[in-house]
Order: sequence, then C-alpha cells, then structure tokens
Amino acid sequence: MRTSMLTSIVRRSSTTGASYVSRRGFASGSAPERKVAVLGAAGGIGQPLSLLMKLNPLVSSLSLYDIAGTPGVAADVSHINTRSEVVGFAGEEQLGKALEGADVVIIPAGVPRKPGMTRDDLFNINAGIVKSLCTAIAKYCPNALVNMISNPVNSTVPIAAEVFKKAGTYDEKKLFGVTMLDVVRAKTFYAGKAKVNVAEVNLPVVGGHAGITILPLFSQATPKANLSNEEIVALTKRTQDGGTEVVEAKAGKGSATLSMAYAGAIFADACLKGLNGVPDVVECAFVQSNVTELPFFASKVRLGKNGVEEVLGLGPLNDYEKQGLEALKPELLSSIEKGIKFAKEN
Ligand SMILES: NC(=O)c1ccc[n+]([C@@H]2O[C@H](COP(=O)([O-])OP(=O)(O)OC[C@H]3O[C@@H](n4cnc5c(N)ncnc54)[C@H](O)[C@@H]3O)[C@@H](O)[C@H]2O)c1
Ligand SMILES: O=C(O)C[C@H](O)C(=O)O
Repeated sequence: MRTSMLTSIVRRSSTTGASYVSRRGFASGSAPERKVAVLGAAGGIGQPLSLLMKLNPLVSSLSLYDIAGTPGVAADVSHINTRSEVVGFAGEEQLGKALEGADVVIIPAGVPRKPGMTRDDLFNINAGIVKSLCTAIAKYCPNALVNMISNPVNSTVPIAAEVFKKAGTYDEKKLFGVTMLDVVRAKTFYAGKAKVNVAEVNLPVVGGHAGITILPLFSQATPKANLSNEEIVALTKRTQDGGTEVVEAKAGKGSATLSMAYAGAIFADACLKGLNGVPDVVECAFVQSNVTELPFFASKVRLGKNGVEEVLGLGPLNDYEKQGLEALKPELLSSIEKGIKFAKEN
C-alpha cells in the first residue's frame, strides 16, 4: 500500500476536514524534525496509536515506551515505510532516553475500566503512574506538549500540572487532557441521527471527560438539522455514556482502544501542525482555563507554536446546555481538587 493511502486514515482535521498536505504550509518532505513519544505504547491504545503516529508524515522520530513489550511493538511498527525512525524503550531505566528531545508526549499509560467501574475508580492506580511519568517529563523534555489520555482525565491533568509546578517547569500552554474521543463520538452520533455526511459534521464538546462532565453542544453543530428535544437529550446521553457503551460491549476486556487511538492521533496531529506554524488549528481539549470559574475546563483551543495559543469561549448555549454546564461543575471541580490534593501530598 502506498504511504499516501495509509496516511489518509489520519489526515483529516476534525475541525476543518482539510488534509496535511494542503494545510501544513510546506511541501511534503520538508516538514521540520519532530519527535513524538508514546508512554504506554504496548497497551490497547498504545499499539494502534503508535501505528497511526508512524503514518503521520509530520513525525520524524517515534519513541515507544512502556514498562515491557515495547521492543516487539517498535520492531513491528518500524518496518512500515514512512518517514519516522522508530525506537522502543522498555523499563524505567530507559524512560529518560525515550523522552529526551520529545516535542510531543502522548500518555495512554495506566489501567482501563471494567464493567461497573467509573473512571474515578482508576484514580488510585493511574494517579501514581501519571505522577511518575510527568516527573520524568519535567526532567527530560520540559518543553514538550503533553497529551494526557490516562483516566480519570479530570484528575490526571491537574496531577500533571502540580508535578510540573513542583519541578518549576509548568507551562499551562503545553498541557492537554485529550477529550477528542468525546468529539469524535458526538460527531458520529449526530451524523447518524441528523442523516448528514459525518465527514462534514463539526461541533464542540466542553467540560471534562467523565459522565455528565462531558457536555456536547449540539446547538452549535453543523450542518444544522431539525432534531427534536428528545433526540438531543438522547444524543447527549449517548455521548456522555460512550465510554461505558464500549466498556460493557468489551465485557471485561478493557475500554475503547481503537477509536481512542484514532482520536489521540488526530489530536497529536493538531498539536504538531500548531508547532509547525499552521494557522487556525482548533480542537477541543481539557486545559487550564478562564472560560468558567473552574481552573481546568475542556473547550475549543487554538493551537500554535507554543501549544495553546488561545482558549476559545463556549459560544451561545441554549437552556438545556446551560443547565448541563451548571450541573457538571461540582463533579468536575471535585475531580480537579482530588488530583491537586494527591499531587501535593505525594
Ligand atoms: N482520554 C480518553 O478519552 C480515554 C479513552 C480510552 C481510554 N483511556 C484511558 O487510557 C488508559 C489506557 O487504556 P488502555 O486500554 O490502553 O489500557 P491497557 O492496559 O491496554 O494499556 C496500558 C498500558 O500502560 C502501560 N503502563 C502501565 N504502567 C506504566 C508506566 N508506569 N509507564 C509506562 N507504561 C505503563 C501498561 O504496561 C500497558 O501496556 C486507561 O487509563 C484508560 O482509561 C482514556
Ligand atoms: O470509558 C472509559 O473508561 C475510557 C474512555 O474514557 C472512554 O471515554 O472511552
């Protein structure tokens, strides 16, 4: 298969629908050197995400790290005839090498949910994993953009921020909770209900990444469709429960991996485009924010050469969305505070 055919899998920007080639501002082959590190690369998300990052022509060096299993994943992915050099790193003693010089670090390391669990039930294990990985990021690649996938995102992002603050490396422009899968789901579900071309659908999903903290703004969806209130309520609930739908269907074998790898690859691609100076790269992410009174919040973010260039406002909300916004705040704040407290005390 030709490289160009393979890259078409990940080349659509979810915001603009445009391709790498037309939007990255330089001819194919002249893209700057960019190192991307995937931490947790041998896992359910890590493996397909590593594959998708190997297909991304904006990546020149792909560093695959996990506590075990990465030599095999790296050997496998490295045979693909695309631009990046792939190196696998296994075990904590190799983490520094994996991170050195990274421009973007993607973190899908940690345990996934089983049926009956909430994302917050993962906190006790994943908080420690995220803390130790972020401590290493502060040491070995303090200027990298960090894409946090590990759950509970509503708490792991504040943990990362605290770790970076303690290390003196915190830059709020460079830390992102990856909420792209919520956007991907909302677009898919909306297109199905509205009977419009899914490739043309655009809408923001704001708030956080767990249950009711996930707030899709279907009133802003394009193309417009005349959906009833009941349909919007059902679409909202399905988007909020999208992760649980997959956890239940997998029946104990984990949570979303393939759709998450896709969403993670789209978001990392947006970060790389921003770093490379491509204008008007806008995606939703969970970032330090003044959009509400909460210290972290997911909304549309303009990406640029330093990471977050601008955190965009929510735009007009209808009454249903305004209610959803007020309802999510207590849970989101408590998850944020839980993360901050953990990082301060450990
Ligand atoms: N943000 C989102 O939208 C989203 C979507 C899906 C899953 N997730 C989360 O992503 C995480 C990973 O999910 P998964 O299905 O890939 O799980 P998985 O168990 O299949 O893979 C996790 C990987 O992390 C590795 N790991 C554990 N500790 C590590 C450490 N200290 N350093 C490096 N790697 C380490 C494991 O060895 C494993 O390979 C979970 O927390 C899950 O809840 C988030
Ligand atoms: O639902 C999960 O536990 C994983 C992830 O957060 C998702 O939304 O799929």
